[in-house]
Amino acid sequence: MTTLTLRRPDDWHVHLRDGDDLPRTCKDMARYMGRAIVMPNLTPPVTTVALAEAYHARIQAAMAGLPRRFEPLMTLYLTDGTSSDEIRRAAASPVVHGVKLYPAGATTNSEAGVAALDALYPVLEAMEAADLPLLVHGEVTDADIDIFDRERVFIDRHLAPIVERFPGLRVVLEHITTADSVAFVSEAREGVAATITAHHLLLNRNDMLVGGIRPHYYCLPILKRARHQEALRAAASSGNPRFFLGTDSAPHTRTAKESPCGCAGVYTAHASLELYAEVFDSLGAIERLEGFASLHGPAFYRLPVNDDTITLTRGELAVPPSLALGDDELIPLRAGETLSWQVA
Ligand SMILES: NC(=O)N[C@@H](CC(=O)O)C(=O)O
Ligand SMILES: [Zn+2]
Ligand SMILES: [Zn+2]
Repeated sequence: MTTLTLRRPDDWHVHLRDGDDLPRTCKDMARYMGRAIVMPNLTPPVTTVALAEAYHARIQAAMAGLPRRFEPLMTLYLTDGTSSDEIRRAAASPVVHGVKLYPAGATTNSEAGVAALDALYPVLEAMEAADLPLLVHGEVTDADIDIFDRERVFIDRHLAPIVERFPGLRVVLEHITTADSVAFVSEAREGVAATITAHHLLLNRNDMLVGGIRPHYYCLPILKRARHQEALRAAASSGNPRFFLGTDSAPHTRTAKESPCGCAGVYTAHASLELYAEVFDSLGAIERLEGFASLHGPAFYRLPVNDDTITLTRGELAVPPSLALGDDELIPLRAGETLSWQVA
């Protein structure tokens, strides 16, 4: 197959950042994404509907000069201080589509995240009642839990109890990285889904660590062993509607990544669909890409599918060695290399 036409896709997990970064991130999204679930881990975090609406307006302003727009779907950042009233306001807001749980200290800009999850059960109850999805960075932060086990332990200690206790709460386990998460989501009750990134499908921890350390592959949850990568590839290409596209494209400056204490995040928005196409093609499942990229997400979020299409063609797409980010630069995934699919 040399061309593939599919419904316009959406990105169900992305970091657009703010300020001077928005022109870069919005331009890359607007190339072909219809909508994007926009993560709230700014500094300070997007903890209220008022902050989400203001952020939404800044994104709209950054898109003003672009040839086409995409629709930002906003999220609230859950803290120990989030109130049930704020949840009800969020559910009533046309711009807010979910609430994001970051365990405090789990990832980039998660310091204001949740320290005591049990104490937030009334807030989760309000989300269940208002039918507002919970989006989860699923890793424990306990010092005695190995970083490669943090996702699996989070499921056992926190996610499984929440899913059971709030049977009507829709939950997305974001950017899954393990066979354990694939199994949990596949077998869970209705209303439980997961996003999968392109980089977790393309890479495993050997790619990051063998023959030298590659800071641009460092992200959270961290890349796992090949067995887990295989489970993710199987899930994404299975046609199971519980799994859908979420790039977790997360820009950081080159300086912040290439550092003695480099920060977590991989940038893929410059070529996300082309990267996913490579994976699906290599699995002989390119015809399943449309479900994963364009149909399963809207079904979960109860939104219509996009009403137009895009066409992917086989052909060489050169990725620049670096991209401008504000007055700095970032190194995108596959920088300086050639991809084998492009959007026409
Ligand atoms: N995934 C990452 O490694 N980083 C994300 C945060 C996140 O999604 O956990 C970021 O904001 O940089
Ligand atoms: Zn995360
Ligand atoms: Zn993320």
